[in-house]
Amino acid sequence: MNYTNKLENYNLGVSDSAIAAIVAKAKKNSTANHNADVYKLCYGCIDLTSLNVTDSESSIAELARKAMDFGNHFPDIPNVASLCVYPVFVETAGVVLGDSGLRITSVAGGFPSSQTYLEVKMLEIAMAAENGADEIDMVMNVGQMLTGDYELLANEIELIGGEIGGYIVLKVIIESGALINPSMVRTASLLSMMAGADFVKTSTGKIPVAATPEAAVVICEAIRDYRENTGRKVGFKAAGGIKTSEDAALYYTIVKTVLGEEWLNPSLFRIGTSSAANTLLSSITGSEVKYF
Ligand SMILES: O=C[C@H](O)COP(=O)(O)O
Repeated sequence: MNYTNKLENYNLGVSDSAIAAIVAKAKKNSTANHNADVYKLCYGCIDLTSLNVTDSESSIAELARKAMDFGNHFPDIPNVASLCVYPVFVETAGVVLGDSGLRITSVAGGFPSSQTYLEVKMLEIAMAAENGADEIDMVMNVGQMLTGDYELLANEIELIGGEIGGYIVLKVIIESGALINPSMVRTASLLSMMAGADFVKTSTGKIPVAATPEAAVVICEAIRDYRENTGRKVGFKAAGGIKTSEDAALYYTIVKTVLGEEWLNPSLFRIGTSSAANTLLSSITGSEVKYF
């Protein structure tokens, strides 16, 4: 497929001042969303993330047990959308979660750099899927994005999507903090969607610049325009450095502003975070919660 030609269906320019205006408006409007209803919705959209060098079978099993038992402690709050773990822990999480309905996300394909052989990426992703991952978070080849090798990077996403497609959700991480300008963030988002991404995800959380409101606006606008052109709805995942309930409410507000209410559910909106779950629970309940 010729991705460079397909990009010609889109204006790739991004106005910095227009983005800044939308971010400023969202920041202003998000204060009205600092309430328990919004925080509950955000909580239900969380990919509860543990991607640490210290993770072990016992620590991931314990995290999964707590997520499983969540409803007994917080019956009025929707559970998180998924647990997000390294591929080697997918089976461990699956043994605990069973058929509870809690989904398993696996970062895979040479996460977080994506700098390995295509064969290794394919094998790792296939193994994660075989071991029970419901969703795969893969990093696009950022080096190829920066050098303009769009066909190579999009073909890789297409190939991986083809391997797992149909029943596994594919999230493509564009690592927006490594892209040099908003136009590149838009182009990377469009290429990911054209190549088959079910979600565009901002960041790995493993480089200094993670999710930003500006990148979120650019990605959401690309998702909106792609939907207008193709009719296909692609989800948005903000991830990396999201720590507070106010951060979550701001991403909620950006999605609502740019994409509308219909995106505000776990099938189209996710918050990837290793630290905001307790904070959101504290904001919802009104007292300090240290559940995870
Ligand atoms: O994919 C999710 C991110 O790795 C989470 O980043 P975080 O640890 O900064 O919350």
